Formats: sequence, C-alpha cells, structure tokens
Amino acid sequence: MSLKIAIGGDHAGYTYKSMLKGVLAELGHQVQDFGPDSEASVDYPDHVHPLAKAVASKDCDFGVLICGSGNGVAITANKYQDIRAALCWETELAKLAREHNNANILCIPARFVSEETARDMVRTFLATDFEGGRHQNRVNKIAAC
Ligand SMILES: O=C(CO)[C@H](O)[C@H](O)[C@H](O)COP(=O)(O)O
Repeated sequence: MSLKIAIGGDHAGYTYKSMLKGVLAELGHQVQDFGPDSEASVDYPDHVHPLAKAVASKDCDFGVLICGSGNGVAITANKYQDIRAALCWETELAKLAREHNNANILCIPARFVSEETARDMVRTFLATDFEGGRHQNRVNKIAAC
C-alpha cells in the first residue's frame, strides 16, 4: 500500500535522508521532505516541528527523522501528544516500535548505524503493523499523561 511519508532531520542526517528518499520511492511511497536541503549546519527543531505536525495531523502517515545521535529529533518530535517517535539503532527495535508502541516516527542515529541498517529499519518499520491488544491499553495511557 502506498503511504505518505514525512522525512527530515538535520545536517548530520542529510546524506542518509537523501539515500532513504530513494528507498521510499522504490517502495512506492509518496515522500514529503522537511529538509534540510544540504549538509550545511542547521538546528534540528526547525525541521522536526513541521514534520511532527504533519504526522500528528495525519497529513502524513508516518515520519522518518535522521540526525547524528537521533536524540534531538526524538526529543523534539515527542513533544507532540499524538506523536510516538522511536529512536532505533537496529532492525528489531524498529519492528518492536511498531508492534508494541504503535510508533509513527522512526528516529535514526546516522552517526551510529550503517546505511544498510538504516535502509533495513525503514523497510521493516513501514512493513510492520501495530499488534494492539494489551499494547493498545498501554499506548492509551501515554496519551493520558
Ligand atoms: O541529537 C542531536 C542533537 O541533539 C544530533 O546528534 C545532532 O545531529 C548533533 O547534535 C549535531 O552536532 P554538530 O556537532 O552540530 O554536527
């Protein structure tokens, strides 16, 4: 199924973002790029806030955020009540983020994972469904905070 994917991050994730846009296109997904558009140093919140709003409003189905450690983009995106941004550094974590947490944004630490791992995490994240059940009860309690 073709999805609308929001992608963004900062300068440390720029190269991976460019590579992952190609992966998303190969998978048949529509891509909205929230920048940056070069490797020039930027402030990640400037790119995360509009992306998180697009996912929270369901204008985009899922988001992929890439920075150096993944922490800044995750911390910023999770400020939004309807965002569940998961920092993942191996494929199994990306799978569990969807299965157990119904994560809607995947955060990738570009300076700490290989390009192949980043590609595999994106493919797995988008191909994995939320399990619901006991996990839905837990996710509901996040929103209640
Ligand atoms: O999580 C981050 C910011 O909290 C990211 O790792 C940034 O990409 C990193 O901080 C950028 O560092 P730089 O020295 O300005 O390239």
